[in-house]
Amino acid sequence: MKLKNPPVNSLSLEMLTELVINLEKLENDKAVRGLVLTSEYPGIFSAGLDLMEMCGRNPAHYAEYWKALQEFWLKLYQSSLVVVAAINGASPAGGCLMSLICDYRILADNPKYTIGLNETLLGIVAPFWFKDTMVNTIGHRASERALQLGLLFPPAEALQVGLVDQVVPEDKLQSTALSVMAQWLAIPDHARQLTKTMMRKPTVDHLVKQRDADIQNFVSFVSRDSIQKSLQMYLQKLRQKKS
Ligand SMILES: CCCCCCCCCC/C=C/CC(=O)SCCNC(=O)CCNC(=O)[C@H](O)C(C)(C)COP(=O)(O)OP(=O)(O)OC[C@H]1O[C@@H](n2cnc3c(N)ncnc32)[C@H](O)[C@@H]1OP(=O)(O)O
Repeated sequence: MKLKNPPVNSLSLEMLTELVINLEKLENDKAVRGLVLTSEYPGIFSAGLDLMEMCGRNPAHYAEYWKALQEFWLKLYQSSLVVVAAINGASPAGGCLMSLICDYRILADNPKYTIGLNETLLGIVAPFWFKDTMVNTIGHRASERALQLGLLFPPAEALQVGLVDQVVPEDKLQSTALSVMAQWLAIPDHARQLTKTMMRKPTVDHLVKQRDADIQNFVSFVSRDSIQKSLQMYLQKLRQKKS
């Protein structure tokens, strides 16, 4: 599956909705057992959540957006398919989250392709289920440091901390993803799927129990004037970068 939402594959409401629909289609297709997730645009895997969905909108929109993000996370994290992320570009914040909920992560070796949950750099806080997903991958201490500092890891460091499973030359990314997929598909589906469910259930239950409260938290947090100002300033900085 190639992510295709120009210019930076931000996770807009429309993109999240389409991702969920496409995942459902693939899961309902008995001929499909695995999925390689990559970007149509080498250089950018995903810029994460769409900042435009979080700026200058009304509370109902924020709630709808956050619910769609939760839905996407729940769908992909619990997917019965083997999901391999072939990360062919920068992967900050929600882009990193999307990779973390796959089963295996391969990052192309390019110093510009950084990955991490950098929310604190924007003056926002990674929600508990982002944090849980990261802790499940790299452990508590490394997550605490990465989250507080909003670290974006270049490939060698991402590998060292365990944020990705493999770093390969850019031209070997797709072939590596396919051979990893073959290895995972050699395992009987039912045993692998039940193991995945068992490993991920506590984290899923944590979000499911708190879903409505989490939406309310997001809406009241993002509606604050101070947060709106920070997000606007951040967007402006991104735009000015060019000039
Ligand atoms: C206790 C309280 C708990 C409350 C819980 C609630 C807390 C809320 C948590 C919310 C969680 C958020 C997670 C996120 O994902 S936030 C998004 C974070 N993303 C980023 O910081 C990435 C920003 N982008 C970049 O760094 C770069 O764009 C890039 C991805 C490295 C690509 O760089 P490149 O130079 O190629 O491209 P440009 O920077 O020039 O960008 C091109 C245009 O795209 C626009 N853009 C970029 N990123 C986004 C985005 N995330 N959303 C929307 N638009 C984006 C950029 O402005 C340019 O637009 P322009 O062409 O109009 O100038």
